[in-house]
Amino acid sequence: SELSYARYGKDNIRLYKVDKNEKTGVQTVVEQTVCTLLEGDIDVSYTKADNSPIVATDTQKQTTYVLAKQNPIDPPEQFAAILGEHFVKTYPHIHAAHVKIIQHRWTRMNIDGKPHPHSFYRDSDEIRVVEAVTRENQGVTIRSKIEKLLVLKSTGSAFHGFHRDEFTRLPETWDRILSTEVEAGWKWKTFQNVAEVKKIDFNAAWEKARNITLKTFAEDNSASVQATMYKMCDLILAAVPEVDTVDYALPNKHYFEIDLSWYKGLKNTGKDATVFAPQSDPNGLIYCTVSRK
Ligand SMILES: O=c1[nH]c(=O)c2nn[nH]c2[nH]1
Repeated sequence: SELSYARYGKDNIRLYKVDKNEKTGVQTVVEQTVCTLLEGDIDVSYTKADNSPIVATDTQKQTTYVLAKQNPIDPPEQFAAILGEHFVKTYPHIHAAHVKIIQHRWTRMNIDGKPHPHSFYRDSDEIRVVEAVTRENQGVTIRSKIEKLLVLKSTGSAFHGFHRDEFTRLPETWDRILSTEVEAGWKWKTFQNVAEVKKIDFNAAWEKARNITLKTFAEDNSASVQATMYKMCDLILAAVPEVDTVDYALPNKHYFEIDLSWYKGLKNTGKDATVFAPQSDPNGLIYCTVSRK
């Protein structure tokens, strides 16, 4: 046998950082879950039980905490690039670092109509995700993501004109519920170093991608999940010039009509449908990646 590929590190490094503005008394919090994985001249630790090249996963965890203290951790794209560059530059035998950061939501409370200086709540399971790969002498590639953003519209969605044959039972519809849990990603141009990364407003880009997703979902008179997600990609590419490609993975979370005509002729189908059965499975699953012409 031979070792064909390896990377290793620490997953689920939980990290919280507070910024305290002494002048205003306003405090701001960020919470992340970090994964660092290293590649390099580490084969003998697998094939010869020689641990000498191993930068212990605990060392990677300690490094993450120290660099979080010494550097901003928001935007997560920048912190991921800082971590990656540290590992590749510090250890001559480490040639690549994969850093994944999940940023959790702490939304500032509004109390009596005013933003509270130091209180927050978890307003949904939605997460912001960053996947960065730093490779020695090749810069850093970064993909930013929105995950677990659950949306539903009660109308403004149709699905008709699709292929029909002897296996097709699905009726055409001009008015349906549309619900999905958004997984959106945007891949940045390759950055040569952290200095280049620091020039990008990643938070603005995330805000634009999230707002475009919600606005397009709400306003598009959707002909299908496919058609609506393509419009989202097109608008994000137009809004963020430094992004090379945009991708979506959208489950179609179905809500089925319930025929109640057995009960005294109760009308609850078609235009009379108001009571539906939300389906946990099976679900449609639609992918796309859109790039610049
Ligand atoms: O938007 C949709 N796209 C599809 O491909 C599909 N298939 N069944 N229902 C569907 N809805």
